[in-house]
Amino acid sequence: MEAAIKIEGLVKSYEKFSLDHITMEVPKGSIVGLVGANGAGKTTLIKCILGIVKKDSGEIYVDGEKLEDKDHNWKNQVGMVLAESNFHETMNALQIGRIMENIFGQWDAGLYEKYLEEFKLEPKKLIKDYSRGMKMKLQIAVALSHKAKILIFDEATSGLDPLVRDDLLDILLEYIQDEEHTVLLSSHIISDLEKVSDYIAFIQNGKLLFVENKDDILYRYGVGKCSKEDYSTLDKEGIMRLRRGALGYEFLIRDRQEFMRSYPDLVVDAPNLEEVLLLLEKGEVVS
Ligand SMILES: Nc1ncnc2c1ncn2[C@@H]1O[C@H](COP(=O)(O)OP(=O)(O)OP(=O)(O)O)[C@@H](O)[C@H]1O
Repeated sequence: MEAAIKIEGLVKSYEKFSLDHITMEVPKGSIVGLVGANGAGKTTLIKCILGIVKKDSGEIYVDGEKLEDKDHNWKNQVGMVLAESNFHETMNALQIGRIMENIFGQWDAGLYEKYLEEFKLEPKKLIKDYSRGMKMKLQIAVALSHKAKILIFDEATSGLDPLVRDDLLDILLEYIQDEEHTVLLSSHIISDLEKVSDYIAFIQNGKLLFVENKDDILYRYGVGKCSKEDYSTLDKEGIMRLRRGALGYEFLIRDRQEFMRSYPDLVVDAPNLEEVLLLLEKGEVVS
């Protein structure tokens, strides 16, 4: 599978934090959801990919070409939404649109207008009078209006109301229908990522735990529940994480089908993505 973004052994260290040898690919034509707790390193990774933050070592390829070798306006191919908006507070959306028209050769003014309307953004209202969600929507409208080949959204859905979030997810799903388009999206709203992602990349303390096909994750893992006594009799090889509760034990199972064959009388649920990630993040490591 061709990679829109390829990362090899990426290291970026701050005084108290390191992105630790991240190696992963974002396949062309897919949506990759980036997850991890606060401070795990998602924004740092995204900023390294965008060249906003300078990496210490490792390689990043976008569209098959090393970041260092790209011509200076390569980012025109990328629609980006970052947590902090950089728009001039004393401008309005119409003026922003005119500036973007000069920056992006492929700017689509009609599409931008359509998104302003869809996102209910008043074109003449000053940015300083926008709410946080409105500023986010403006960034998204810009990112979607210059025919970018890759969208990189950092926490873009978090300030949005559920209806707009849902619309945005539909827009992203439509965007990748053309198999040349790719999306890398970080979010704490796991249900959003579950809805749209083809792959999930999970970062913990600067390390990449896995990049896996979302359907495989949902099909393969299981969550078992039983008493402390019953748990003590189980073979721990197939169990990845454990949470001990007052009412019993809950554990993440590596292969749900196999486990159910071995223990047909135990309660084993098919978890959603959030349950899997929570157990991976907060459970005791078993095997
Ligand atoms: N410029 C910087 N100088 C020093 N430390 C930094 C800098 N930028 C980020 N960090 C540290 O790097 C770590 C990772 O931060 P990052 O913003 O990448 O995490 P994140 O996964 O995006 O978190 P969140 O979900 O809270 O947005 C944090 O411990 C943060 O304090």
